[in-house]
Amino acid sequence: MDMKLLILDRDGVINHDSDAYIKSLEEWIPLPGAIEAIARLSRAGWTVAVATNQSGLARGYYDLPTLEAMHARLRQMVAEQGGEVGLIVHCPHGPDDGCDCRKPRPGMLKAIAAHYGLPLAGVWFVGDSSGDLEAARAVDCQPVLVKTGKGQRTLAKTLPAGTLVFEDMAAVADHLLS
Ligand SMILES: O=P(O)(O)OC[C@@H](O)[C@H]1O[C@@H](OP(=O)(O)O)[C@@H](O)[C@@H](O)[C@@H]1O
Ligand SMILES: [Mg+2]
Ligand SMILES: [Zn+2]
Repeated sequence: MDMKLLILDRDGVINHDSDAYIKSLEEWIPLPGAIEAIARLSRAGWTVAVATNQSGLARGYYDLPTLEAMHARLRQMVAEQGGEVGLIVHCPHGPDDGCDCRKPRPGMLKAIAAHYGLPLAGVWFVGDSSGDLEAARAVDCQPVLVKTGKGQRTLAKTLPAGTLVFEDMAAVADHLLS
């Protein structure tokens, strides 16, 4: 049976986002229901991976140890609910660095699929920004928009064809587990 892979954006999907970036562990605050949703999916056999832009590193707003502390906290909170988080991939670059990993480029999605040896076609990628949805489209993933974080702003724009829209991560989990 094919492994069930779900890929999530981080800021605005798992935790609150800020236009001032999430610059410290104290600023990294899970969104209501998000940790529970990830744990529920994981316990049901889903592999939950994360693909996140972190240009704040290139901008000097925070350093790698701080970023890793946020991801350790995420793993700890999901583990406390009996679940686990899979591979977390981040793009450390700035918008002008021309990398392949910064969304809307799909490099992180490709890296996650390669890590698990799985095809990307149809894999759900849940995000709150247009770049997330465009990255999904670029590699034939299923673009999924949640209304948390920047999701409401994104909803006001034209969405890629076939984008699915949910209130939040809890609603995504409810759908996938129904
Ligand atoms: O949503 P993910 O990919 O997990 O992370 C988004 C963050 O890296 C930051 O991305 C920035 O965009 P620029 O990188 O400055 O274009 C801004 O949108 C910030 O508000 C946001 O916190
Ligand atoms: Mg986001
Ligand atoms: Zn990059």
